[in-house]
Amino acid sequence: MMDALSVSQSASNRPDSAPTAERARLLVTAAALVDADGRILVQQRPEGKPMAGLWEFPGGKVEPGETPEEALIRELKEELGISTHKSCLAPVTFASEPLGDRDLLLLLYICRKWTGVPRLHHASPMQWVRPAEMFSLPMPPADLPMIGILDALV
Ligand SMILES: Nc1nc2c([nH]c(=O)n2[C@@H]2O[C@H](COP(=O)(O)OP(=O)(O)OP(=O)(O)O)[C@@H](O)[C@H]2O)c(=O)[nH]1
Repeated sequence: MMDALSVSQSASNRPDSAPTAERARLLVTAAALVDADGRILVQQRPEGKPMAGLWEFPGGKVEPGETPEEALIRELKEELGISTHKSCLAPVTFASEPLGDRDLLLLLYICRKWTGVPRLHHASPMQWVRPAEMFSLPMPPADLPMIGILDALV
């Protein structure tokens, strides 16, 4: 019987199989910050950036040499001025989605404990919303399957 591995090996060994172009991977970490009321912070992507106007979770790219948690702690500090710790970041889910000419891998953590009051350093709007309210917010395609998971969890 053929398992998944032998199927992919036999496909790539086919003499007529065309070489596939390498696509760069974009590793991004984001946080669902949950307040005492069960609401989650979302921020609007600023004008001039791809997907401007869509609402997303705070976070950003993992830089070389960083763990996803280190990157997320850094981004939360830089973007919102709040501090948290690895032990306060629980992995929730991930999304794998083409993004332009790259493949986005988005890791979502839930965080209920931080110090400081989240304030966006750039002028874009942010809001605290219940997970069910996110279903009617315009969000990036990668985020959409995450809403139901948060709705069941928070
Ligand atoms: N932070 C965050 N990024 C997301 C989410 N969903 C999603 O598709 N992304 C994508 O993941 C990438 C995050 O990288 P980033 O925040 O460092 O990059 P950026 O495009 O905002 O700006 P930059 O390249 O100028 O830093 C963006 O392409 C963004 O569109 C999300 O919920 N949160």
